[in-house]
Amino acid sequence: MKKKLLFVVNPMAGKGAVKSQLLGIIDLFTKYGYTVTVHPTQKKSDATQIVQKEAKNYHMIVCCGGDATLNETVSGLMDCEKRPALGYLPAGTVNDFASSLHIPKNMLKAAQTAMDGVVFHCDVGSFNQEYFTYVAAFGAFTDVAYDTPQSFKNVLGRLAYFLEGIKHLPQLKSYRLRVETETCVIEDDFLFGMAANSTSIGGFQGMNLRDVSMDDGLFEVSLIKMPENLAQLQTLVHYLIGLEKKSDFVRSLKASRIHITSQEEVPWTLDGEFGGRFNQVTIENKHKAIPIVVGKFK
Ligand SMILES: Nc1ncnc2c1ncn2[C@@H]1O[C@H](COP(=O)(O)OP(=O)(O)OP(=O)(O)O)[C@@H](O)[C@H]1O
Repeated sequence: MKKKLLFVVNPMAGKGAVKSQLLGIIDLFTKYGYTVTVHPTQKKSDATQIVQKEAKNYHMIVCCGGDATLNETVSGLMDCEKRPALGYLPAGTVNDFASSLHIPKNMLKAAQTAMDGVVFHCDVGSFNQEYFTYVAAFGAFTDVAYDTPQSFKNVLGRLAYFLEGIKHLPQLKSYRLRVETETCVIEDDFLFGMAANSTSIGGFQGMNLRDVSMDDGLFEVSLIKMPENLAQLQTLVHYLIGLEKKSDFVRSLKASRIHITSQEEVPWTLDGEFGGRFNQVTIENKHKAIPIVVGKFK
């Protein structure tokens, strides 16, 4: 019996970049012995629904799109009892997660990796009832990814996120939070916070993400306190862009479970998309939850 592959494609991602590559990609999968079913996603959450329903009938799932399509596909797989291997062809603008997993940016090369790469059992985050693959974040900067115009992102790439963030600095707002992990309880006013499972987030090079492992069952948690004046703000920005190694305003720790409560509702993003406003959030690391085919880096 031939192996069956479900290819979930967001035709709109990255300005429709996949369209000219589609035949070459399907041809490659076929050469590797797969019968390919292509599902072009029709709307938000379509990838989740098709994967929830169909994954059990396939030997492999490959998704193609930006970070949101990967998130939706992974969310669908998380609801399956048996999870087939997942391949990922990045078609978005920043593709933080693909870089972390050594998946090539070129779609045809990424398709080759999906066929002959290695299976890596990657951690996934649960966030209340949702999932994220590489980052859940709140506060300043978190609206940057979805506020930045597509054309601006394409021209400036990762730097766009940072520049857009700077624009928002004068309106910075902090949130009074109680953060509980398995090792500590912290109460303070925070400007920004994130639980990350990736070696690079939206172009920010700081935040202690360089020696991150994506299968250790732990998130890298960074919490940024509110600077009191411009000089302090400048040292913080230097830290965020990698010019300083330490910052008094950043608290970094590792945790597998994080519970955050606040009086007022805090806006969150999950993998760069708006995730809702909450005054209670529970984030848990689902250790080695997804078998994803990656470049040979281990
Ligand atoms: N046919 C479609 N038409 C419009 N939107 C779609 C369609 N299929 C999927 N979507 C939605 O498009 C949104 C963006 O998808 P995705 O992140 O994959 O692409 P992108 O925005 O180009 O990438 P990035 O954000 O990484 O630059 C997601 O919310 C997804 O659910």
